[in-house]
Amino acid sequence: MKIALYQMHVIPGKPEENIQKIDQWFDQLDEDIDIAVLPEMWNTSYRLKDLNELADNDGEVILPFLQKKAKALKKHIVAGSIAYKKDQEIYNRAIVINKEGSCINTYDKAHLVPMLNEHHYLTSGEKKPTVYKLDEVDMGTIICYDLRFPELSRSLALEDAKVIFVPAQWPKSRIDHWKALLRARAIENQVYVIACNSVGLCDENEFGGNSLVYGPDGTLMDNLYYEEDTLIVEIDFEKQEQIREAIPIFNSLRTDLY
Ligand SMILES: O=C(O)CCC(=O)C(=O)O
Repeated sequence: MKIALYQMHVIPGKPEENIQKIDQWFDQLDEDIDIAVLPEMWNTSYRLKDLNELADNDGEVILPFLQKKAKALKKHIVAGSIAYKKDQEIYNRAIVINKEGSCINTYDKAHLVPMLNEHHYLTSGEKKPTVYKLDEVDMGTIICYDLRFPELSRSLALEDAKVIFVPAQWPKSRIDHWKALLRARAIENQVYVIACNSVGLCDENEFGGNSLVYGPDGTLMDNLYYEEDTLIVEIDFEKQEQIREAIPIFNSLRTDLY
C-alpha cells in the first residue's frame, strides 16, 4: 500500500487558497498512490478568533470537493482535519473519504490544547475515534495533541487498527516530543504511525514539519524536514504480522489488571 503525505504550508485564514493548493497537490500525485494524507486544520490554520466566519459550514464546501477528487483520482483521502461548523459549534474534525467518494469516518478532536486556548474557540468531541477500513485494512485517526494520551491510540489498536494516522499542526519548539511520542505509539501498539504535520507560521505559532512514518517495530521508514514537501512511503502488512508474532504483546495484555 503506497501512501503520500502533504506536509503543507497552510495559509492562515484562507480556506479557498488552501483548497486550491490541495487540489494542485492531488493532481500531481502518481497513479499508484493508494492513500493521500493531509495535515490538521488545513482550511484555516490556527486563526481561532476568526473560525466563526472561516470554518466550513456543515462541510458544504470541503466535503463535495474531497468526494469529487477522491472519485476522480481513485484514491482514498485521509483528509487530516478541518475547522467544521455544525449548529453554531465549531469542531476540529478529522475526515476520511474512500476512493468511491464516500465519507466513511469522522472524528472530532477530543483533547483540546490548553496552550492554544483551543477550548475558547472549539467544542471538543465527545466520542473516541473509531476504526475504518481502507482496502480491507483497519485504520484509525487521532489529531495532534491526542498523541499525548496513549489510551486513544491503544483503543484503536484494540479495535484492530493496523495503521494510525496523526494529522497535526505541531509546533517546531516541541518537535522532540512529536518524534518520541509517535515512535512510542508505534512500538507499543505495533502499528504503522503515519504522521502528517504542517510547516510555516500562523501568527506567533511556528509549525515544525518532520512528517514521518514509523513501522510497527518503531523503525523510522522515512521523514521530511522543515519545508513544504511530500513524503511517499510503502507499507507492508505481512511484515507487521511477523513483528506481532515475534513479540506478541496483545496476547500478554493483563485486562484483569488494567
Ligand atoms: O501537544 C503539543 O505540544 C502540541 C499540540 C498542538 O499544537 C495541537 O494539538 O494542535
